[in-house]
Amino acid sequence: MVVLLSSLCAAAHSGKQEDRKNLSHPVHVDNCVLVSELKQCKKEPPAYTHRDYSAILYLNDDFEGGQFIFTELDGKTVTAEVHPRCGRVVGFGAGEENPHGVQAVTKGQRCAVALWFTLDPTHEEKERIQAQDMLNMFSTPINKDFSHQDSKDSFEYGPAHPQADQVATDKQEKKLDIHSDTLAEQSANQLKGVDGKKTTKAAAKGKASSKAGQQTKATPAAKDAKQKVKHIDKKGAIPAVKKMIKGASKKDSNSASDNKSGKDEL
Ligand SMILES: O=C(O)CCC(=O)C(=O)O
Ligand SMILES: [Fe+2]
Repeated sequence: MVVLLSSLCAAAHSGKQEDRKNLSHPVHVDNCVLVSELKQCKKEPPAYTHRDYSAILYLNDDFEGGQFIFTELDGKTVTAEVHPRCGRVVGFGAGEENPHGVQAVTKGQRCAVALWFTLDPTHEEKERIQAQDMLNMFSTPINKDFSHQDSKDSFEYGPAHPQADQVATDKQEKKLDIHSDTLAEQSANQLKGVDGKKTTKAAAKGKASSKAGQQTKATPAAKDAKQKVKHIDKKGAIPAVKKMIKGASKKDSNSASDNKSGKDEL
């Protein structure tokens, strides 16, 4: 199961709040396009149709308003309400059984991390390619060389010992899906042929490694540094990438993406 995530903060709008009836995040469904007038949800693009489960982790509670609500498919009839608390998690199926939204934040700033889980195996490979792209995009010549040489391990919870391979493979199931939308698109394109057909995993891997092979050669200084880099615990690649992503996606997001036009799934 792959995890896709997005962090979001919504601040109170300035001005008179008492009259504010609008939602901080309109009622939507996470994996289909809600047409509330028809009480239907269309599981087709631009929705993130691959999402199977959703979870929201609340990061603070020093704000007013911002209740999380579940509704009927009409998008109006509220069936349940969750008051965000720091550390509280709400989890639910990502489908049409769970239209939901966020009521207006009337004071302060409300922050949460949205997590989506997919059972779609194509995302395993897609996320790996995205991660490699991200490493390539942000890497310095030194760790570029590192990512080239160790491209297989660079974005995995790499085993310290070969016999730990199986354990690592199991751990990969839990790897973070860094689903930056721009990169998601790029990776999707990498996985699809020009005609939109999906390539095989092997083909995708070939593409990824040939891409890695196009990287510039390391300078002698970089090679020297590589010796040091070799001693770095490869797990370090994960926090480093997270940091990079954080920097790269410093956009304030008032609403998380229920479809690809509101792109902010990481
Ligand atoms: O912030 C929340 O409580 C819900 C966010 C949400 O539904 C989403 O990001 O899809
Ligand atoms: Fe949602």
